[in-house]
Amino acid sequence: MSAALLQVAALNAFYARAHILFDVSLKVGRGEVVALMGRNGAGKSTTLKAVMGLLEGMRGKVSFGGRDLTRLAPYQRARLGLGFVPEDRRIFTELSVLQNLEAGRQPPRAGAPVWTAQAVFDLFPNLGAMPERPGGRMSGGEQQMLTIARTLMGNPHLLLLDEPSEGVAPLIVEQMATMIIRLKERGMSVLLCEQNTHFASLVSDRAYLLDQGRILHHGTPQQVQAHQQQSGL
Ligand SMILES: Nc1ncnc2c1ncn2[C@@H]1O[C@H](COP(=O)(O)OP(=O)(O)OP(=O)(O)O)[C@@H](O)[C@H]1O
Repeated sequence: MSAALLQVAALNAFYARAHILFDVSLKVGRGEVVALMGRNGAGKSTTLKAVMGLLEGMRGKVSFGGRDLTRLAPYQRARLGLGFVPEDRRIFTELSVLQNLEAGRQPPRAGAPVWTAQAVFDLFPNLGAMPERPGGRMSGGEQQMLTIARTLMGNPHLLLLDEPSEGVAPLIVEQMATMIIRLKERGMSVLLCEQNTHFASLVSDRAYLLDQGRILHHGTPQQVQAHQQQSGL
């Protein structure tokens, strides 16, 4: 594997007094696409939130590009080049597609792909066909694409993608898969949560299987899927 861009070691996370993640350790190499797999409630979204620093009272260590993030606030992690796309689509419904993209623009980062509106339109032709459309008048799948596109405009080193295939039409799921493969071709590193095992095996290099807040297995997406089926998860 290439040098680790993100390294998570013995992460424990809590919601109030509920202990949710237990000693989660994982890595994402530069240019790698890594999937977090596991059923509903396994702790996939919580892992991404913990990496972003969005939870109180975590234990463990998160390093990014060799830098310890443990004490940094979410906005500081974002400035270092972590781009988080949460499960709920957070677009500005009153603003057009282009204005939404402009709202996400940040200066280029050394070593990370540089994104312009045109480059994201090449990646998401649907968005390119409706630059003036207000966000509130787009389909759920288009809004999902716009959320990802806006995060790319921040020129992140690593994209944290929560369930890109969830709740969108099959055609859009296919486009999402193509988009992730093209992101990888551009050198992006991606950590995504995915319950859709077919989707995960299409797009990712490696996968981790989470269950009840613990990593049960890791390997190629196919190995993880086989383990998942054998253990009935
Ligand atoms: N805000 C919250 N407060 C309390 N418990 C929560 C909260 N969010 C999630 N949980 C609990 O934490 C556990 C892990 O949830 P998480 O959302 O990380 O799972 P997931 O694998 O991403 O599944 P899903 O696809 O359903 O989001 C679940 O038991 C869930 O009920």
